[in-house]
Amino acid sequence: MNIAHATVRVKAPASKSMSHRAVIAAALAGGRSELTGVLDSVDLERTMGCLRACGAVIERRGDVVVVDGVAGRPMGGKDEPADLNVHESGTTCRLMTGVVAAGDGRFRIHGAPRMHERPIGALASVLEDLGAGFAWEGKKGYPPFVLAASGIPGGEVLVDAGESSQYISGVLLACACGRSETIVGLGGAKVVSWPYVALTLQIMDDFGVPVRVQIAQGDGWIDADWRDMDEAAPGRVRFVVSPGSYRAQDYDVEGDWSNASYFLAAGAVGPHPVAVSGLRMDSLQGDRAMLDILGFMGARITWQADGVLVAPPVTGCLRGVEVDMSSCPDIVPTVAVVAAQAATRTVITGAAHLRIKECDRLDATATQLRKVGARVAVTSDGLIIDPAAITPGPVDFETYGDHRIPMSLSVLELAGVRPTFDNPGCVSKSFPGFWDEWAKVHPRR
Ligand SMILES: O=C(O)C1=C[C@@H](OP(=O)(O)O)[C@@H](O)[C@H](O)C1
Ligand SMILES: C=C(OP(=O)(O)O)C(=O)O
Repeated sequence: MNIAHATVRVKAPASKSMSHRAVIAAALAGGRSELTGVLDSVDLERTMGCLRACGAVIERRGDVVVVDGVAGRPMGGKDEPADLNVHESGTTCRLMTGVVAAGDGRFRIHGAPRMHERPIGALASVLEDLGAGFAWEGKKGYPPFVLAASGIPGGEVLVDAGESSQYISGVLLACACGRSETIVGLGGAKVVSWPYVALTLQIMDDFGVPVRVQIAQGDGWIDADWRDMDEAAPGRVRFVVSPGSYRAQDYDVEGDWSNASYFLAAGAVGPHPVAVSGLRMDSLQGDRAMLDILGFMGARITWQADGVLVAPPVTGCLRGVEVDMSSCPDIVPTVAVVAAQAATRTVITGAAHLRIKECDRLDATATQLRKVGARVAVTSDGLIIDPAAITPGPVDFETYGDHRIPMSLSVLELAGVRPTFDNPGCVSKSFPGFWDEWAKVHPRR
């Protein structure tokens, strides 16, 4: 095969996580920031809408998002709370809950029905320790709720991030606007999705409010470089957040490794190699792990001047992999779909937190994959996928309204499956242009 001729070329969309963080940091700054490369998707619209409800002025002018910030003081309502509709975006919900706790007044946070089933109690209890008041409208510990804030005094708190790293991110973003130093320790039994905390630390550093990260040594703590940390254990890591001012500036958002995963996967299963541009090789995004996982499975990976090229194994045969995906939950469905086409068993662990995403992604992925003959077992914290022949031909898939389900299942088209989805538009949560881009990999006939 002549790789140069057969290669499909696509560009990764902007990073959802970094886009959320960049608009939040710019909105917390005093003065004007001009942001380029910000993802244009439903979730980002929600974050911008919530920030506007707190007093920031945000305008999209072509490719630039112009933000005039609130100088560290999100403004709530006095009688009527400011209305923050987070829709289906967990990142918006958890990060904005932290952010408004640094503000003044009352804020009502609510979303789509599924968002009201995604917990936030562990974050709320930390913010209560920092002076915020929560009035739960439905189930305690879940949106919708009204938060009453009068700024963050500083102090010492413990965050349990066993179900979501977004709790840590929300607290860190807020504490930089506090009146004095806050020491944020890690409680609970484990920390999931750690690399997303690194993305928060990166944005805070980039916007002039660096956080000191310390690790336990003997009876004390020593400074550590969070860029070198792959994970964090409760009791062993803490954050020292000094009061500061987010700096208004121009900023360019990097590409998205999570949404690149479908194209990287397509390159691995073949027949065409796929080149994805617009990604940072040195990115701190945990979903960069997709490359390592595909590499273990036998795919050929080459960095080129303008991106990364993934080609199927020389043998044409992918092997299964045993992988703890606690740090990269969003690519579990993608890995599962590739694994269903591998010649040996795949065991995915560390992914219990997939049950509280836009849907229960462990059950959803297994149920949909079984429709094409895949052998998938759901475990307490992951999936086991055994080799089986994929049945080609037409299949009706359910999306559960969850963008990652149809995007990952599309990779089955390369095995001859002809899918239809009940709600293909749900990709607009993070990747409105997905179907056009996907047509370059697998043109609709
Ligand atoms: O902070 C973020 O940008 C995100 C953190 C992750 O969530 P959890 O920390 O809840 O696993 C991830 O799944 C989500 O898509 C984005
Ligand atoms: C889980 C996701 O996002 P969020 O938590 O922001 O809803 C996701 O994009 O896969």
